[in-house]
Amino acid sequence: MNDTLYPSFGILLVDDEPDWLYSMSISLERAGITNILTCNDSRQALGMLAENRVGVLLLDLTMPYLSGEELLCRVTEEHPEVTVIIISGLNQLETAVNCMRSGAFDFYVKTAEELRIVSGVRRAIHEQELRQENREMRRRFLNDRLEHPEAFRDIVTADKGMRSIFQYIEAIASSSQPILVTGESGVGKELVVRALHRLSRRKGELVAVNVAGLDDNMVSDTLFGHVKGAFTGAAEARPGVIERAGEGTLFLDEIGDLSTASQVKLLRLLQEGEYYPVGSDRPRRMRARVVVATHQDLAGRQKTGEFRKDLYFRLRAHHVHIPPLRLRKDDIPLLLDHFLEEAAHEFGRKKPTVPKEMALLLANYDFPGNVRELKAMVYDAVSSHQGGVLSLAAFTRAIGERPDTTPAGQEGDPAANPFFCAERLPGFNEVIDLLVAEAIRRAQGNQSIAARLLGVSQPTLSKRLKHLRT
Ligand SMILES: Nc1ncnc2c1ncn2[C@@H]1O[C@H](COP(=O)(O)OP(=O)(O)OP(=O)(O)O)[C@@H](O)[C@H]1O
Repeated sequence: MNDTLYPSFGILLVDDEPDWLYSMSISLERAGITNILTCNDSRQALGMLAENRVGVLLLDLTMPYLSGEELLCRVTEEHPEVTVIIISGLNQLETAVNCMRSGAFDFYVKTAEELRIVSGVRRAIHEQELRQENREMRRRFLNDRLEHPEAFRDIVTADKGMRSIFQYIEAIASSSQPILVTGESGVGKELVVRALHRLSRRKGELVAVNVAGLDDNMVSDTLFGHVKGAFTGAAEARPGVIERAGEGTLFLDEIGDLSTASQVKLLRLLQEGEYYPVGSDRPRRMRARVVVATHQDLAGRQKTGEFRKDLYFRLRAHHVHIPPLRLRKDDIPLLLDHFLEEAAHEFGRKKPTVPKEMALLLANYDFPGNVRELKAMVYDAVSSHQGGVLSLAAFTRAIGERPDTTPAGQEGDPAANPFFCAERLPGFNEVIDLLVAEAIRRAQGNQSIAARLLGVSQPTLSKRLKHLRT
């Protein structure tokens, strides 16, 4: 990615009128679109396309030598990856419509306000970035390899789904579009955002803000900053996080908690790419890329009207969803080992060995607090550990202390009520025997773990087992 020019591909303007090329270039630059090439001789346009990495082409219809329509045919044939916007005269609307049929992305009348054309170019850039990312993704999935595995060094995983997520992240890392990262609390969303920022190779910093609990005024002040005297107590001007992030990444965490008024402000910021510091009437341009994260179900919240639909769709152009730990159980032993090493190092102790039942115990637990919960358990156990084999007790205690966080099932949901479809209700003892047998199976015959799974003492289970065997 080019560090100073935006977007990473060129915007080529082709018109025989140098005045129009000049004024359009200025308007685009003012809007932050700086990677511009101009051409006032239609005969040179194809050569420029061949020599430069052009993503969007603005093509005037009326030109000497080659008309815009003729050029469009050549471009769609020779450079089908380029997004073309037609600029037509008022009397050429029919031709412009024909051009749309031949593959142009959009058309504008030349006399239209330049700002409208600028908005059209922004949309074309967006479309082109998505297309490039799709191509990139296909290439990566076919290759099935990570180009920068070192960017994910902090994320311990052997899960196939996580690997696909890494490939997706590599493909979208250099895009300027917003990214939505979702997943339950503690799954590692922040780690993923850090990897994204590293991969983007953006010049600026990663600046993170947790927006939960900020009221609308605080959101404005935090994001946009203020000028001196903007409000009582604003003795000095203070830059907002957008400015601090520069050309880097602005990470807004807990976005699902943003108030409705602040949602409107964020939407405007993403659409216009501009903002006003509190107390100022001079707009500033945002250069950072926005990444947001939430553990909430944003799709559900936009359906119930708690989260703006337009903002939701704007944010989820790129969506990374991290699965909960209970759906990637193969990661548990790896994470256990990783945190044991880390904790032992932190407490200045030798890394303890773990009893063989540990893997089984953890594999049968749902981890509602995900990786964060596992990490806390390990740190807790290592902190009170005296040497040798790590005690299982610290883990069983933590697991036993967890309140039941299983979401209440819907009425009639077979997953919530296993007897829902059964014609005959099994007898009480029958159910207990089935439960005991299943717990023993999951615990691979280990009675102490099976007792834990059932929430009963080992003697109680043992008594029941005797009953089962007789
Ligand atoms: N795959 C992983 N490998 C190593 N450490 C991990 C992994 N996933 C999470 N962690 C660790 O677990 C803790 C929680 O991770 P993180 O803060 O990224 O979660 P989160 O999804 O952002 O949580 P929240 O929604 O509560 O903000 C951190 O200490 C992080 O380093």
